[in-house]
Amino acid sequence: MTSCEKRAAGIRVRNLFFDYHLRPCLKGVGLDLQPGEILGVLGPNGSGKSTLLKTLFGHLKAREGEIELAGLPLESLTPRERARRVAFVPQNSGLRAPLTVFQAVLMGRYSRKGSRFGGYSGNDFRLAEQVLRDLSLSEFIHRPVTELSGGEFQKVLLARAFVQEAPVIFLDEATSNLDIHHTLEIMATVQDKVVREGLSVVSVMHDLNLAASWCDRIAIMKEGAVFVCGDPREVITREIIRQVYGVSLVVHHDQEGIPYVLPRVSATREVSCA
Ligand SMILES: Nc1ncnc2c1ncn2[C@@H]1O[C@H](COP(=O)(O)OP(=O)(O)OP(=O)(O)O)[C@@H](O)[C@H]1O
Repeated sequence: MTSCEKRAAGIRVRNLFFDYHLRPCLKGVGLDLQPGEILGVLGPNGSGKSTLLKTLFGHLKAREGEIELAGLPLESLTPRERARRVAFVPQNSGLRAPLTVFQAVLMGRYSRKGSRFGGYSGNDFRLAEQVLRDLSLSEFIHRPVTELSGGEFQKVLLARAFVQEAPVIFLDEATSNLDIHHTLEIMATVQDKVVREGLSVVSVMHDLNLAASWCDRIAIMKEGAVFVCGDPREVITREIIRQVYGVSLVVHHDQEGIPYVLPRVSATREVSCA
């Protein structure tokens, strides 16, 4: 059992296995997540991070294992019940229909509508406007989503997740298309919501430094399993990075003890020569 499996939580995952066409991809993953916590999921390309999120969300069906969202088994929830509990910001969304930004964001309120066939309420409209303001997207409100840059579109997907008002949010590389200003803006907005509203966030990401400064805990995956999970100070170490990524990096610490790495191109050669 890793330190990500110790607590009862908003999400509880045990012994999760998933195969693509009989090829094992997730091999016994276990995780817990508390309300008010940001869990970073890191690991090399192809280690199973996106597959894990898709399985936790129910897009993919696990071969074996248990997934509980807010104390209820995932398989017992209807799509509408699930959407009230968890919002998913995917890496690549198929949402390229000719909708305006406002219409796309409003779609996040679908699971909250009084009736499936009824219209949106005044509260739905107000909330969508508020979230667009919070994410500095008001100027795009009438623009078709098909005419947005990659980064602008990624912020719209995040806005859609926020208006869903789900207590759990999954982010799959949600800031990968954003410049450093917008990346930090998004992270601060998410962190603020986590603290004020007690959300649980699982965020797949690659940047070790951003993860170390933003996440309460980090799970590093390797070959379909959680290799290590814990406080960023315990997890971002030279030895773990070498074992998981096969590069030799020096790990520094800032005044608060938060680790950071300075990538060097020669780092791969140092490991293969070692
Ligand atoms: N639809 C699919 N069919 C078959 N194999 C797949 C499929 N999607 C992913 N895989 C394989 O499963 C493994 C895990 O993929 P996954 O996308 O979960 O990795 P990841 O850790 O998110 O990678 P990255 O960091 O590159 O986004 C990879 O070997 C990948 O090739």
